[in-house]
Amino acid sequence: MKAQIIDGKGFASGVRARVAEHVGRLKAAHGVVPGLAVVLVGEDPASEVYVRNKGIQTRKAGMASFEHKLPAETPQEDLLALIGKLNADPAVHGILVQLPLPGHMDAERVINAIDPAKDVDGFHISNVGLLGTGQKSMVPCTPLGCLMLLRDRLGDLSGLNAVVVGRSNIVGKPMAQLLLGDSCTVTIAHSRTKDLAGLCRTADILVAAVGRPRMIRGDWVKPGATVIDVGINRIEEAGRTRLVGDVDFDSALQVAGAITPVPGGVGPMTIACLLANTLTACCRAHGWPEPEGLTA
Ligand SMILES: NC(=O)C1=CN([C@@H]2O[C@H](COP(=O)(O)OP(=O)(O)OC[C@H]3O[C@@H](n4cnc5c(N)ncnc54)[C@H](OP(=O)(O)O)[C@@H]3O)[C@@H](O)[C@H]2O)C=CC1
Ligand SMILES: Nc1nc(=O)c2c([nH]1)NC[C@@H]1CN(c3ccc(C(=O)N[C@@H](CCC(=O)O)C(=O)O)cc3)C=[N+]21
Repeated sequence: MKAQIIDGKGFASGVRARVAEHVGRLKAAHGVVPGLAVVLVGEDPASEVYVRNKGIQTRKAGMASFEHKLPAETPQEDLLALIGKLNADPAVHGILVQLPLPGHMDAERVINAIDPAKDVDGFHISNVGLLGTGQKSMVPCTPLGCLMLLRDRLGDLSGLNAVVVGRSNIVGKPMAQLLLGDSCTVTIAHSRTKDLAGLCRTADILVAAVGRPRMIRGDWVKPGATVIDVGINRIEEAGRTRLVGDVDFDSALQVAGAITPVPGGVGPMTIACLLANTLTACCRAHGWPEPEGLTA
């Protein structure tokens, strides 16, 4: 039987609608508008598209969007000064510095300069530590979006075998922490893992965050498994550019129980969760109740 295709795009639009509704209530009750600042350094065309989409969706949700574009050669001190200003600005509840940063910058130093309470990416060392110890934190958007899709499909995740392929700080590691928090038995795989195919076949939940087009094939997938494809790879095929995931969708579709497509899967959830995190940050800043179902 063919797998169910998980409609990340549709689910994300539901999340955005819930965010917009909550934002409307904050405005009516308190006159406060949640604000998200996005900082882009340099002129990577793909990043510019993402940043523009983030701005559009932020405004559509009724929130304020502040976009800061800096030239690639901006000194790190200037970026740190901007972050300092955004940290101190009460109209800004969330700050996102688009990654990757130009080579002359120290990304860790820059990210750790963001006020952890405004770190809507969840990349600040304080948020990483809070997540790792099961305390309330800002949760990275992409893993949070994956968790929402998994809970929606599977309900209780406890006891399930989860394999996360990829160990980056922005996807793989926080994804593994969230799955552990939901009581999965978690294995993190990476480029040195032995018999990756065999390991993947043990997974009830298989999350692919590798950055290699179609690497994970149908015969690596346990029949009935839920497959979450985080990969966003631009490839040339039949003379045009297209977007494919880290999973070979066509063959995995024949084996899995459910699978996210690329595009239209995890990507839209990432932006929806960014809006949700901005709303959560705004509520926490004011000591108001947090939106339900929009946090980990
Ligand atoms: N949908 C979304 O919103 C987002 C999508 N992405 C996409 O997700 C993918 C992963 O991103 P990111 O985590 O930043 O990537 P990184 O390049 O930071 O990490 C990739 C990970 O994959 C592992 N890996 C690489 N090759 C292999 C292999 N042959 N076998 C097993 N493991 C391998 C690496 O292992 P090792 O550590 O050993 O080198 C590394 O841990 C990319 O396609 C990216 O575009 C990223 C962010 C958001
Ligand atoms: N500080 C920081 N935080 C990030 O969250 C961050 C980042 N830097 N740098 C780059 C990656 C990548 N990323 C994506 C977001 C949305 C889609 C998305 O919406 N994708 C659509 C397709 C978009 C298209 O067609 O190009 C989809 O999958 O359907 C993809 C990728 C966030 N990232």
